[in-house]
Amino acid sequence: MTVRIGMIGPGGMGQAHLDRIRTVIAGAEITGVSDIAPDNVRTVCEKYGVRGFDSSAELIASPDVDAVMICSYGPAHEADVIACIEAGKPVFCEKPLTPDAAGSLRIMEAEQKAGRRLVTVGFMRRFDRSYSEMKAILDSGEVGETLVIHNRHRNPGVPERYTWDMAINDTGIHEIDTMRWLTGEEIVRVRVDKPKKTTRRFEHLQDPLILIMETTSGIWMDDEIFVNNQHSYDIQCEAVAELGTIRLSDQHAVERTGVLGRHNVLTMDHNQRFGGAFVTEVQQWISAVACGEHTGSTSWDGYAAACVCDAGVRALESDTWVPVEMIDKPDFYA
Ligand SMILES: NC(=O)c1ccc[n+]([C@@H]2O[C@H](COP(=O)([O-])OP(=O)(O)OC[C@H]3O[C@@H](n4cnc5c(N)ncnc54)[C@H](O)[C@@H]3O)[C@@H](O)[C@H]2O)c1
Ligand SMILES: O[C@H]1[C@H](O)[C@@H](O)[C@H](O)[C@@H](O)[C@H]1O
Repeated sequence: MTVRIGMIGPGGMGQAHLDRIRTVIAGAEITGVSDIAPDNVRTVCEKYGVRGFDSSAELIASPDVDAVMICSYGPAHEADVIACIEAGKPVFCEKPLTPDAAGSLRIMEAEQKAGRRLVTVGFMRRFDRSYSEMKAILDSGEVGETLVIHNRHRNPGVPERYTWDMAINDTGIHEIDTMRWLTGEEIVRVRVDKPKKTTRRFEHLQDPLILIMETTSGIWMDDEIFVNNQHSYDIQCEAVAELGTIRLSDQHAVERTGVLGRHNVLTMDHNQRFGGAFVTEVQQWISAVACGEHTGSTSWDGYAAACVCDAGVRALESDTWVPVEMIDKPDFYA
């Protein structure tokens, strides 16, 4: 079966997914797109030779769309995810599922009412080879208990529409999800430390900031989030365990030696750094949809990450630890 995809919000991320579906992903085709910006719909339809829908409602209802990918801004996700659930169509939603926990809770309620898992959240780092190897080593027990994890999440820059809370609920959410997945534990409290700010930022941003998180068993984790470093998309992770330290290695396998010395090339964005992970993530989702199955991160994962984000945003406005408030996990997501 070829899965016919409708995409909502084909901007930077969406078009990168469209390119993957067109070139390397098997078993899917793009039926059409919709976007709040009509100019973008025209441009994308011309570029990809697909149909343009006037609204997300029209796209979701179309009999020519089997499954939906949502790549619009975080605050716009909830309404369209719920519409997909109500239409009984599998939906892949880019992170964050919703920027706050209340929205994700409403999604979980709608999904449980529908009686089957329809939502997959785009937490692509779970599909990255180096993170997966790290997880396999930690899970094997060879290095004993994990005690501390250090993270670095650096971007060359962000657009002006990037609001102050996005450092947590759009950027830090990657580490929040990855840390839950890597440790198999929930995050119970968070704090935000606020170092000296770079001058090369929009005035409304605390940049960089350090998000500190603690898990149920007491694993202590930090995340330096610096979204205007001016040079590269630089993702680092180091887990300190009782009998060893496991660290993501350099991003590029190739090292170049020349008159300027020995160096490797840094990645500039998420597509370069996590290109392989995106392909695996989307391919697994398409293959599962074709068999009527669910795969990948669930609405619960989106919700749990959003609960930590809510606490993180509150911590950003204060100077203290903020507890993470979360409902018990429904059996539906066990
Ligand atoms: N996994 C990753 O590493 C990663 C990387 C980049 C972006 N993202 C996520 O992808 C999503 C899109 O980010 P982007 O960088 O592509 O942004 P973008 O601005 O390039 O594209 C977003 C598109 O959505 C459209 N849009 C906005 N609101 C809409 C609405 N209500 N209905 C329909 N269309 C709407 C915009 O017009 C735009 O075309 C975000 O959720 C972001 O967090 C994930
Ligand atoms: O939406 C993007 C995306 O998730 C990137 O992977 C992250 O590095 C950026 O900080 C974020 O704004």
